[in-house]
Amino acid sequence: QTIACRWGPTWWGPQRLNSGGRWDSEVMASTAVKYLSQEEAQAVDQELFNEYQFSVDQLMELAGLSCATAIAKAYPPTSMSRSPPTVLVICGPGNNGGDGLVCARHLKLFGYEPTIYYPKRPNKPLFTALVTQCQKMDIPFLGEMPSEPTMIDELYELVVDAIFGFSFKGDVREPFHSILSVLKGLTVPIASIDIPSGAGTQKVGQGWGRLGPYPPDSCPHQV
Ligand SMILES: NC(=O)C1=CN([C@@H]2O[C@H](COP(=O)(O)OP(=O)(O)OC[C@H]3O[C@@H](n4cnc5c(N)ncnc54)[C@H](O)[C@@H]3O)[C@@H](O)[C@H]2O)[C@H](O)CC1
Repeated sequence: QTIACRWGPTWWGPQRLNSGGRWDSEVMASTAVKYLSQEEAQAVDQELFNEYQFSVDQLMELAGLSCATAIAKAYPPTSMSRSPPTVLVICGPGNNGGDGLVCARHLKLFGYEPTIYYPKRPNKPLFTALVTQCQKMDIPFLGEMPSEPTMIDELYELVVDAIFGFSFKGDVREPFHSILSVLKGLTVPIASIDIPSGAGTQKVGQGWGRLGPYPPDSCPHQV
C-alpha cells in the first residue's frame, strides 16, 4: 500500500526460511515501517502510473489483496468468535473505496463473511465492475448505515475503513461525517486502508492515530 511501506529488508527481498521450511514471519514483522506524507504517497502514485505504466486496476487489485492479506494475518479466521467471521467494509467515493471493494472480495475467499456499505458510488466502469464482482460472489451491500455503534458491534467482528485515502482534505462532508461519528463509538476493531479516515494525511507518521475522529487505540492496524 502507498502510505505504509517497508523500509530496509523488504518482503520482496531475500527472506529466511525457518526450520519448518516456512517464511519466518518474525523476521518479516521486525522490519521497520516508514510512513509517507500525503505528497510522497501521491508522488509514488504518479511515478507508478507515468513512469512504470501501471494501470489503476492493477494497483487497486494489489492494494485490496494486500489489505485482505494483512487483515487475515492480524485477525485470522480461527481467532475470531464467529465462523465465518463477519466483517463490515465501508467504502468511500474514491479509489480508497475501490481498494475496499477488492479487499472484501479477497476476504470472502479467505473465509470471512464480508458485508459492504458503499453510499456514494462513482459512475465509472472500474467501480461498477468491482461492485458486480462482489455481487457475483454473494457479498451483500447494505442499503443504509447502521445508526448506532452497538448495532455494528453486535453484527460484525471487524470493520474495514476504506472511506478516505491520500486525497482526503478539509472537514468531513456528509454522509461521511455521520458514518465516522458512528465508527467513533465502536468497540470492535477497525482496520483502516492507508489512514484512519478523517485523519489529517499531512501528519502521517507524526501520531496520525491521534488526529482522526477515532479514539487513539481503536484503530490498531493500518494496512
Ligand atoms: N498508487 C497507489 O498506491 C494506489 C492507491 N490507491 C488508493 O487510492 C487512494 C487515493 O484515491 P483517490 O481517489 O485519489 O482519493 P480518496 O480515495 O482518498 O478520496 C477521494 C474522494 O473523497 C472525496 N473527499 C475528499 N475529501 C473529502 C471530505 N473532506 N469530505 C467528503 N468527501 C471528501 C473526494 O471528493 C473524492 O470523491 C489511496 O489512498 C489508495 O487507497 C488506488 O487503489 C490505486 C493505487
